[in-house]
Amino acid sequence: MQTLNVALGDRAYPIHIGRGLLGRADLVRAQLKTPRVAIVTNDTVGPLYLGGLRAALEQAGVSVSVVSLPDGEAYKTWETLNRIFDLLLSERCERSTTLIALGGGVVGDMGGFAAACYQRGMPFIQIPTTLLAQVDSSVGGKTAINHPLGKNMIGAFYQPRLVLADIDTLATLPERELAAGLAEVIKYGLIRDPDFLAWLEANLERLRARDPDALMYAIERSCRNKAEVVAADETEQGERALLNLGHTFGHAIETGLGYGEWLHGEAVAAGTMMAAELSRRLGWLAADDVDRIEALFVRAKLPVWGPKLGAARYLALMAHDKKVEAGRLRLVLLHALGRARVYGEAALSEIAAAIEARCR
Ligand SMILES: NC(=O)c1ccc[n+]([C@@H]2O[C@H](COP(=O)([O-])OP(=O)(O)OC[C@H]3O[C@@H](n4cnc5c(N)ncnc54)[C@H](O)[C@@H]3O)[C@@H](O)[C@H]2O)c1
Ligand SMILES: O=C(O)C(=O)C[C@@H](O)[C@H](O)[C@H](O)COP(=O)(O)O
Ligand SMILES: [Zn+2]
Repeated sequence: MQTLNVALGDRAYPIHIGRGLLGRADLVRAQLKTPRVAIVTNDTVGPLYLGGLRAALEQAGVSVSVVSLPDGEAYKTWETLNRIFDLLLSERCERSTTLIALGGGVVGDMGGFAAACYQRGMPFIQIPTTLLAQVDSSVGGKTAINHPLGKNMIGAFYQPRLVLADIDTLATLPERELAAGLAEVIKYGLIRDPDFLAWLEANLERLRARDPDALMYAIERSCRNKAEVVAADETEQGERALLNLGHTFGHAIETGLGYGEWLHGEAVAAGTMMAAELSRRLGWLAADDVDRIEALFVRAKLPVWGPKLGAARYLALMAHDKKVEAGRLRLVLLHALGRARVYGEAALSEIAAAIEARCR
């Protein structure tokens, strides 16, 4: 097991990454205020992993309540969120009860938001079971639900007390979901870690084959990158926005197509190609750099072209982006491979041209 720390003062928390961690009730127990948890999972992950976690916790003297949500991005809504509150209230969960999110990023984002709201805040633990959730969504405290007009529009910053990433759970993850997780892994290389980018170029097939050593290394290095950024800028006043590479375009794809048709990681990959194309048009990236990013995404089995929604529709959707200031789009672009910046001066016509150039 490897342990990292998210250095947030008196709200600092550990990220444990390793094998067999779902059975390590001691790690969870150590973080509980009272021996009582409410587990939020979904109808796919529950049948796979809830039994083992629940048995280990109960054996450690922890009483467990459970709610299983319908599976999918389309259910990241108010209605589904209410099902968590229904459980918490009907089971008389207290402010000291700990909410555990067991699942991918959808369960984690909704579970975290419920924890932030219930009785104005209850302790929260992330047990991520997708690659994407293990490298990104379980760390850093962004929690949210979607709105038909925009992705993650209603939410809160609310940090977990513990992240427990058991890489054994990745054995059952569908190929397409593994690829979606790789999009966020590659993101860290592109925005701030060129050595990791080179490692990914050399080891991508090992990750696709789920080599445990390669997965451990990539998850640990991704979490290290994310923990550093979050510790420096918890609420995205500056540097944290770089974690949004590809997301302004990508969220437009997800919202424009109706949540769930494209996976989040797929939309981020196509969106990153749009950001790279715009960076090339601004003279920051060479055509070879753009080709290098594209080649890595192709090897990861990720889309490198966006859907043809029309640039006007993309721009209308992108106007809801959370980084917009005084009505102006601020995009995360690449100055070089491994170096990102936020840029608010691109002309709309130039952004539109980059979008059109990357749609098929
Ligand atoms: N909070 C953040 O910082 C942050 C970061 C990145 C993404 N996100 C959000 O995370 C969500 C995407 O997360 P995701 O990619 O994990 O999607 P997801 O939560 O929908 O999970 C993907 C699919 O895999 C299934 N699944 C989960 N674990 C499994 C396992 N071990 N074996 C088999 N199937 C399993 C799920 O039931 C689901 O069908 C999006 O809503 C995105 O906006 C949030
Ligand atoms: O943690 C962050 O900060 C991120 O931006 C990580 C992203 O991968 C993630 O998809 C996040 O939810 C997007 O944030 P949003 O603020 O644009 O909704
Ligand atoms: Zn993301």
